[in-house]
Amino acid sequence: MLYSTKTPAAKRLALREMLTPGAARQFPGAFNPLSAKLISEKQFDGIYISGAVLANDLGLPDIGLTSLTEVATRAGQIARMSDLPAIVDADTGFGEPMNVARTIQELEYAGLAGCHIEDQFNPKRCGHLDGKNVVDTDTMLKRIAAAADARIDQNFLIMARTDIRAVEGLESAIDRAKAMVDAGADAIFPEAMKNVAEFEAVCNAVDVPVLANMTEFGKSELFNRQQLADAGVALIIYPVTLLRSAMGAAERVLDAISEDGTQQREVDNMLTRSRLYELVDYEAYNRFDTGIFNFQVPTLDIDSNSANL
Ligand SMILES: C[C@](O)(C(=O)O)[C@H](CC(=O)O)C(=O)O
Ligand SMILES: [Mg+2]
Repeated sequence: MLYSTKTPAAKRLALREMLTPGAARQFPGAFNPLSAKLISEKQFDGIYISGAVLANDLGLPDIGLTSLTEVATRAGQIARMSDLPAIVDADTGFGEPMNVARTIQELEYAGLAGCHIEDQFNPKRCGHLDGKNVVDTDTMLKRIAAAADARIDQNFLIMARTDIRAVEGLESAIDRAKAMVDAGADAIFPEAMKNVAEFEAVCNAVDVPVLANMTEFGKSELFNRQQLADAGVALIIYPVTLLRSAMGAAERVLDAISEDGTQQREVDNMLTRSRLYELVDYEAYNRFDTGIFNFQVPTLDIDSNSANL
């Protein structure tokens, strides 16, 4: 009932322990708290909270328009729904190093297990689009050092993302990854790798966990878990997959209603009422109420003029 009973500290520890090289832990992206429940029920390793999804959910493009407050609030609502550790996309950290420091503490207090901070310029772009740009190494290292210094719980995972691969090539990505680890990054997110060999090269170059972003319609092919495990990847995200699937289904049912005058042809694809109730644990709330309101209604003894209470 209600939320996770596991503390953020326990989730952070669990995250640290699961991220070994080649473990290829799978973190699907939750687009709302309910989908985080579904991910937990399906026994995935953790929850990813995508910046693109949070922006798109507000009807906005993923170009750094969302605020720290919006991201921390929504990510907290998603994270508390699950016993699994949740990692959130903190974009460029929402400003200068001092803002990055505040970002880390806000996300810790929101119950997240970790976040990633990237080296893009503002306004940022999706990592799989052309025309993005990155800040110089020194600026990025200041972001990471500020993040690492600001953290209260040493197990809160600070992952550094570099988008430099698409701008300057793999060698620069590896150099930057190493420098970011030296500056205090606990894990590396090399964005827009072209093939498995590139993931493997990054994994071999650093001795911290490496993430693979398996976003659809992007620059990386959709490698499977085994391929990424063999390359040494510790963590795989599927950031926008559930939002894309849910919105695809929504579009199909809207077309059915307008074309057929009824949603009938799509009903079999829907989550049933009972399955939805099961997901929100309706039964547990009923049991709770029954436990509280289990008294008998008192009878009134009108003749003696005294209530039999
Ligand atoms: C991982 C990512 O940063 C996100 O916000 O989910 C995006 C995903 C996407 O746009 O497909 C990214 O820049 O790769
Ligand atoms: Mg993002």
